[in-house]
Amino acid sequence: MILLAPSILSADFGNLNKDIEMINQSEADWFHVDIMDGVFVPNISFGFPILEALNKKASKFKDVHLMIAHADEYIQTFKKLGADSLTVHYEACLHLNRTIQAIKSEGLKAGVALNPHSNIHLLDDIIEELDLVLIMSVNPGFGGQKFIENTYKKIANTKDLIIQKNSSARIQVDGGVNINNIKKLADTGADVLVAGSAIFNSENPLETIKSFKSLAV
Ligand SMILES: O=C(CO)[C@@H](O)[C@H](O)COP(=O)(O)O
Ligand SMILES: [Co+2]
Repeated sequence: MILLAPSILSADFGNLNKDIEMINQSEADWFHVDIMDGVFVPNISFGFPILEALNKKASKFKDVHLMIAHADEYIQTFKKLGADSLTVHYEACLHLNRTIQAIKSEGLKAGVALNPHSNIHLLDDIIEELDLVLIMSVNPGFGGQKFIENTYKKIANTKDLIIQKNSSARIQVDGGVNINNIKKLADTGADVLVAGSAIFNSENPLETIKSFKSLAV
């Protein structure tokens, strides 16, 4: 089954409970939560108070995408605030194996994200440890950007690597996912699709989620 994870980065923060409730009621599978620190990426999104508010209302799996430096320092806090999985960036972690072990030792699912320029074979020696490989299909930092076409090739290469290494990691694609590319992404081998602006900027987010789910099977 292909999972759909709406990114709350594009939600209405003046009316967050309404958007959380919409996702709770929808056919979406996960909440995707983008944490940006203004250091690793040139943008600051939101921090712990928003996560705390989300945790009170959200009834689905919370998939936290960390676009931050020094992720290790915050693992326990993210767990306390209800994160179910933590995904760190390859490019932001000097001691990636240690970081992944620390996430797993808290009982959380662990993922690694790769920027568009980073080759999947950077994960050769860690993919067996991972629950998730997040392929960025835009440069991280902002919602609403254009999908990078090279992503299809990268998904296929990731799939090959997962099979070769006998890894159980899921392949997640994040950035620029929309009604025009969601089927091809699913057909190419993506297991989890993140979508922010395509859902929240649509006229009827509930219906958009429904059609995304029916296209990505
Ligand atoms: O991690 C990120 C951006 O860095 C994403 O999760 C975005 O939030 C996706 O937004 P859209 O490209 O779907 O609008
Ligand atoms: Co993200």
